[in-house]
Amino acid sequence: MYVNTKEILEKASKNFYAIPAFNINNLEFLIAIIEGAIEKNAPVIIETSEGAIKYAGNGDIYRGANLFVKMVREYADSVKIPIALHLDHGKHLEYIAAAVKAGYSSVMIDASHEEFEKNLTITKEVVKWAHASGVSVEAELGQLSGIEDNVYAAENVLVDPEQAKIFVEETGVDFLAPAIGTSHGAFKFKGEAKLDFDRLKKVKELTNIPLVLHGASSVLKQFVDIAEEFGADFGGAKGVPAEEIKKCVELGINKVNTDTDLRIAFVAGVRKYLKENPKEFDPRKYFKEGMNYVKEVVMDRLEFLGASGKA
Ligand SMILES: O=C(COP(=O)(O)O)N(O)CCCOP(=O)(O)O
Ligand SMILES: [Zn+2]
Repeated sequence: MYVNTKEILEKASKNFYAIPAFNINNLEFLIAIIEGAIEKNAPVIIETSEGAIKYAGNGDIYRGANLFVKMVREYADSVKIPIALHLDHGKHLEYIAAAVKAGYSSVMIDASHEEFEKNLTITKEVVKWAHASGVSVEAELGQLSGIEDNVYAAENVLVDPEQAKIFVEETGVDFLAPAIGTSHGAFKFKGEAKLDFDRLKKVKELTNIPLVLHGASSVLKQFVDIAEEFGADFGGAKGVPAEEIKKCVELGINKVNTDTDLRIAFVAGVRKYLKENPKEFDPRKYFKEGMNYVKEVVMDRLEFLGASGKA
C-alpha cells in the first residue's frame, strides 16, 4: 500500500521505533527491499537521491522521477505493507519539483550547506509548496561529512538544538535530520564511532517531531569480507555500530537512512556469484545473489529498529 511518509513516521515517533529508509537506483534493490519488508511485515521507506533520479532517467530528471514513482507505486499497490517513496537530499528545486509532480510521498529539501537563516527561508518555501500537493517534507540542520555520489560535505557541523526548535516552528517541516556526528559512505570514522547523543536528546525534546539519522550504515563485516574475498578492496571501511543506532532510536530517531550497507551486500553477492560461475552471463542469475544479500540486510535492519510487525 503506497502511503505518505509523515503518517508512518509519526506512528513510529509515538512508539519509539524507527523505519529504515533504503536508497535505490534500480529494480533489483527495490525488489529485495520490498520482499524483505513483506517477510518482516514491516513498513518501509524507499528513497532515491538526485543521483539516482539522474541515473534512472539517463539524464532526464522528470523521466527518472516518474519511472521511480511508477515502479514503486505499482509494487506498493500490489502488497499489504505500507511503502513510502522519498526524495533524498533534494538540493536543487528542479528535482524537488519533479518528485512532487511525479507523486513522491515526501521530499527532502537539503539546504544544510546554507547559513541558518537561508536554510530556514528555503525550507519554509518548499514546505508551503509541497504541502499544497499533500507531500511531506524533511530538512537537515548541521552538516554530515563524507561522500556519496552527489552528497558531499567537507566536514561535520553538528546541529544546534536551540536552532532546531526555531527552525521547526518557523518552517513547519514534517521531519528533521539533525547532524550528530555520522557521515555518508563506508569510511565514517577514523577511530571509534562518536555520536552526540546529548545533542540528539535535546533536539527531540525541543522539536518533538520525527527525526532522521543520515549516514546510518553499519558497514557489515560479513559482507565486506565476502566482497574482499572476491576481489573488492574496502580497507579502512567503518560504519555506525548497530547498538549506537539503537540508542539513537531510543532518543527519538524514527527514520534511518541506509544505502552503503545495501551497496556492499549487493556487490559482495555479484562478485561471489560471477567468480563461482565463470560461464554465467544471465543478469537474472548474478544479480539474484546480490539481491539475496540485500534482502538479508533489510530484514536485519527492520528487526533491530523495531519496525518488524508494525505494518
Ligand atoms: O544517509 C544516507 C546514506 O548513508 P550511508 O552511506 O551510511 O548508507 N543517504 O542519504 C544516502 C545518500 C546517497 O546519495 P547518492 O545516491 O548521491 O550516493
Ligand atoms: Zn544522507
